[in-house]
Amino acid sequence: MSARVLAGPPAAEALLAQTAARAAKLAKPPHLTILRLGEDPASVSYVAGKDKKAKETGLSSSVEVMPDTTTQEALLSRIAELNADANVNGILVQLPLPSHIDEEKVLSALDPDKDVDGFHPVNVGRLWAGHPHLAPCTPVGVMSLLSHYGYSVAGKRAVIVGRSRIVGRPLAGLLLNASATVTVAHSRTPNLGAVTREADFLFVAVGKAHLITPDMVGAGAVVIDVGINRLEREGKKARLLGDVHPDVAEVARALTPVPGGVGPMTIAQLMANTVSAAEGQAQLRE
Ligand SMILES: Nc1nc2c(c(=O)[nH]1)N[C@@H](CN(C=O)c1ccc(C(=O)N[C@@H](CCC(=O)O)C(=O)O)cc1)CN2
Repeated sequence: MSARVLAGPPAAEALLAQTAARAAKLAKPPHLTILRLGEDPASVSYVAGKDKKAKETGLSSSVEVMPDTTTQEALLSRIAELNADANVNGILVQLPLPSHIDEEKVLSALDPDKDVDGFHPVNVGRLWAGHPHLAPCTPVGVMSLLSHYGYSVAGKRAVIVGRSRIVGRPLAGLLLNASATVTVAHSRTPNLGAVTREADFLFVAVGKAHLITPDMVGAGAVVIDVGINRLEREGKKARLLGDVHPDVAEVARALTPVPGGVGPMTIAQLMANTVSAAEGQAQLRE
């Protein structure tokens, strides 16, 4: 038997339609400013996708490109200006940043109420206190994808492989808030297969192509593959591989594809977060 395919695009379209309707109720279109440093090809492509999707959803957006030699001081000073600009509702700094920049300092400099990525310590605290306002786009997108396909994690065993700021850690908080029993495994976890086989819901976000093989998955598990690994091929377009081996479809109940699974949810959720930021700011003004 082959697993049900949990495709991202229909779930992303549904979320974008709801988001466009919320945006249309605001006094003016919410504005998102995206800061990109340097020309990393993946970042160029993700930022262009975010800008395009914002406009298609009835939001206003702008992209500011700074050279990869930009000093931390200059970046912080631009963030301070955007924090103070009442016309800007959401600010996003595309990651990764060049190695001379302290990511922690930069993310902590954002106004938490404009931090549409949900990486500021105040937003991390809100999530772990059980009342998130702006939470990271990929894990919130994962939760929306599950709910789009009718899955509830309440009372279920959820195993996350990976403890990154962008996915693993915030996903653990969201799953706990949704009443799952959560285990976070990582590179130092011994006998990973014994841990992952226990999962009713298995989430994998480590950036290692095909790390999870069929013997590591319990029969009937729902498997969410958050990995995007680029396999460069001479003279051809790079092939994208997930962290989960495709043969896992033979044991799992449901599986997200790569590409076309979680990826589109990240961008759709960013639009929803931008609208949430604008709604929150409007409430503060009332
Ligand atoms: N500030 C942030 N930086 C980064 C984030 C983030 O959430 N905030 N996440 C990732 C990259 N990312 C968005 O920025 C992202 C990754 C993947 C996709 C996506 O749609 N993937 C497609 C495949 C696209 C391709 O061909 O490469 C898919 O999986 O189907 C969207 C956004 C790191 N940086």
